[in-house]
Amino acid sequence: MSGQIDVLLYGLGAIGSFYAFILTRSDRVRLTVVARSNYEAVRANVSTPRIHIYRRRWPIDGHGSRELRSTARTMANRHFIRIEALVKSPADASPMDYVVCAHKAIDQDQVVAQLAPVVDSSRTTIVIIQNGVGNEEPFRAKFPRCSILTCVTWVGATQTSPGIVKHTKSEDMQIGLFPNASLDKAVEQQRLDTFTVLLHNGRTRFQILDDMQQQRWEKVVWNVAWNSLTTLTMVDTQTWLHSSDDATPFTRQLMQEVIHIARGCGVPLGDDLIDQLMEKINAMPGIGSSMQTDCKNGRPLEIDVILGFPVTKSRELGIPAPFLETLYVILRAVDGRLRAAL
Ligand SMILES: NC(=O)C1=CN([C@@H]2O[C@H](COP(=O)(O)OP(=O)(O)OC[C@H]3O[C@@H](n4cnc5c(N)ncnc54)[C@H](OP(=O)(O)O)[C@@H]3O)[C@@H](O)[C@H]2O)C=CC1
Ligand SMILES: CC(C)(CO)C(=O)C(=O)O
Repeated sequence: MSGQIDVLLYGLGAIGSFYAFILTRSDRVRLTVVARSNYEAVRANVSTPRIHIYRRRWPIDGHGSRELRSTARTMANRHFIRIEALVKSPADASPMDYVVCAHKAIDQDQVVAQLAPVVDSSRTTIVIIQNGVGNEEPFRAKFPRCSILTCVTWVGATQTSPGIVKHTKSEDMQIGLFPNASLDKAVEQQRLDTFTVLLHNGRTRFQILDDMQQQRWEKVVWNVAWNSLTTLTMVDTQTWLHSSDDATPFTRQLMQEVIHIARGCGVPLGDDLIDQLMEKINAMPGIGSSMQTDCKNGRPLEIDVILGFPVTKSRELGIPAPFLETLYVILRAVDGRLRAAL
């Protein structure tokens, strides 16, 4: 693939906009975006549809914790994303080389079906940038002849108003294949290589991994804890951890349950991950989470891929997970309330 690369960005929220910005730093990328609630705001940005992105620089290790320092600094980091075509639905676009999915992993089966018009099995690679585990399965079921690149991102970002995205904390991504046994390995590798060249040209921090399931489960241990607890308490991570002497042991036990389930699924997470994740969170100021943001904004929660898939596996495998089950059941009620109010 030496010429133009057609990329569709599906899910033009905080993370989608961030990676749209990274990808369009390569001249070869011809970017089509599907916008829903922010369609008018993106279109209204003068003659060229564009999104503003306020980007935080993370020069050290990608896991820093400083907030934006000043308005002046923020303005200096203001960028626009070059968009070739803005559409309301995949039905308004043609097949792409890459379909980058950064939408919320909610009702994933129905969403995946909507992508059919932009997928040509002989050419299209799907790139999933979402939290959770089991996210790839509906894509593989619907598009069995496509390559899938699966990604974990540690970028913290929020769409503060339609078409305005703030990159608030950290910058790092792990990416790798979700291997497709029915495809030639060399073809899959070349699709991965082409995409990672775009990330490299976009000057973002990332690592290519052979076993992304290890990484996805590690991140889900983090998200099960912090996304659930910050959503149910509506406090930040440090406020939670200092709320009582029981908060830290509770969180560690919760993480331990998810680690046991991962191991049951053949993903060899070590118990030392708990110390690593506790160290990482304690090196940061108190943070919220994308799930807390969704809850505050009255949007459905990503409970299926963050808690539901691990709970299903724990039941199938007979691995006890009482803390996880409790949070899952309560969050389903919260999610039900949010959905009922839509
Ligand atoms: N924000 C963060 O800091 C981080 C987020 N993540 C993960 O990245 C992914 C994207 O999150 P984020 O960018 O924060 O989310 P946002 O809420 O900012 O954006 C989500 C985007 O997806 C669209 N969308 C939501 N539901 C659907 C659906 N059912 N079908 C099609 N499009 C949909 C939204 O459109 P509309 O506005 O019209 O609803 C919006 O454009 C999630 O999996 C999240 O967990 C991972 C790390 C950090
Ligand atoms: C930004 C980060 C890493 C914070 O936990 C996240 O994954 C989320 O909010 O979902």
